[in-house]
Amino acid sequence: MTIRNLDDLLAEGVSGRRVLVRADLNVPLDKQTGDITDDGRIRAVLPTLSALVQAGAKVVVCSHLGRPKGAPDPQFSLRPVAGRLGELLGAPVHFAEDTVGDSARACVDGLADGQVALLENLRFNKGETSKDDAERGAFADQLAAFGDAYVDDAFGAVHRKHASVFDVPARLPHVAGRLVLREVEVLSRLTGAPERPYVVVLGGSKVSDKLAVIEALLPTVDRLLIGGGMCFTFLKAQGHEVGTSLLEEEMVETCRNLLERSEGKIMLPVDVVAADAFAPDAAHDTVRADGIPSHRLGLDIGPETVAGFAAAISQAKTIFWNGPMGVFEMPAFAAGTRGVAEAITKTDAFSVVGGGDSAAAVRALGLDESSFGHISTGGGASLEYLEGKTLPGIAALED
Ligand SMILES: Nc1ncnc2c1ncn2[C@@H]1O[C@H](COP(=O)(O)OP(=O)(O)O)[C@@H](O)[C@H]1O
Ligand SMILES: O=C(OP(=O)(O)O)[C@H](O)COP(=O)(O)O
Repeated sequence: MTIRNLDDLLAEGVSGRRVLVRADLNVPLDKQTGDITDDGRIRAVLPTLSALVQAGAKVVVCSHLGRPKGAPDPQFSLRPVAGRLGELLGAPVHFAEDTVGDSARACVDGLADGQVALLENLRFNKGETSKDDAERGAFADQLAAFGDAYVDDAFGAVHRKHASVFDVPARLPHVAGRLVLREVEVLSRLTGAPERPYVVVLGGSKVSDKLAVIEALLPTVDRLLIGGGMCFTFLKAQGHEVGTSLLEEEMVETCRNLLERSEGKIMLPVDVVAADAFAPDAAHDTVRADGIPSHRLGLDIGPETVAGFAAAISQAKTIFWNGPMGVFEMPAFAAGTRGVAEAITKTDAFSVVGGGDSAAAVRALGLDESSFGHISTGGGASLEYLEGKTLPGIAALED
């Protein structure tokens, strides 16, 4: 099995050809203003886009943003992203107000060599995420009509069996973009023979997404540190009350099972910052992890936990971190994420940070990105890669 990459496509010559690029421009937006709060994912795709522009391709970029339900929804429009992408590329980006309709066709047809268009959110169309092969295929036909070749540079979405990721490459000559190639190269260092101790730190809010990963990683890792929104389902499994914290009740049994089989590798918080409400100015205190008051919710790991996690991290030779330790977007609940991130930067271990929000946290907290070995643009994608799963978007690129 081989995967061709962007250099192979460039060597064939792309001048005047329409190149459809699947990017992951799913950037965080400010809930009030709609402004882009972190443009890391836009920057990450620039090497691929710039190379195509310089080679004179007509570049048609497509992406999802958030999780709209298969119909247009203005709060998930990619329009602001087109503006930012244009600034970063130093040339205007033509924005199509639909994904495959009249506006999109006119936009693509109007491109001169070396120009870039961005289509509206792929997920405004049911066919993008449909489980029905025919429905996805019909949408993929429409998308594929906009390209003479296809580049997948959406590492953050390669674990999704979606039309733009899985079905379009079956319809066009296809290659991996620079970002996808680099991500896979780096992550393969963790699946081979990682230098030990190998410490994995997990947090964030997508609890059920990450439980399968824990299961898969347990035999491989030396230590698994769990914080963020997901720790409460584990604390509950240990028999503790968690107040109104994020909880996936139906996963408690699975967590109990994992804890029983973990041979002591799993470290959970011993203290948490518990607040009255999910709000930046909510009253809050540090409480024992087994003593969260019933009316409060845990929004960060506590200082004793940070110290324990930092001690485990300091021993590591290889580190993978996915998911913030708390609601780092609110300064009152950012200390846990900062503490863990700083502990990682102080080691000489090979460290990989995975996940849109984790990468955003590193930047938002003003940490030096170069102190990490690699900052991945994909959270779920990097986790599924480490799990050893077949990733639909990668499989679709193989010849
Ligand atoms: N204790 C918590 N309660 C609720 N949400 C949390 C908690 N800790 C972290 N989060 C939230 O988790 C989100 C990131 O989760 P996730 O998407 O799983 O991470 P990533 O994108 O890095 O994979 C952040 O927006 C953060 O505010
Ligand atoms: O943000 C993303 O994933 P991540 O939060 O796991 O890094 C990707 O854009 C995929 O989005 P999705 O999880 O809605 O398919």
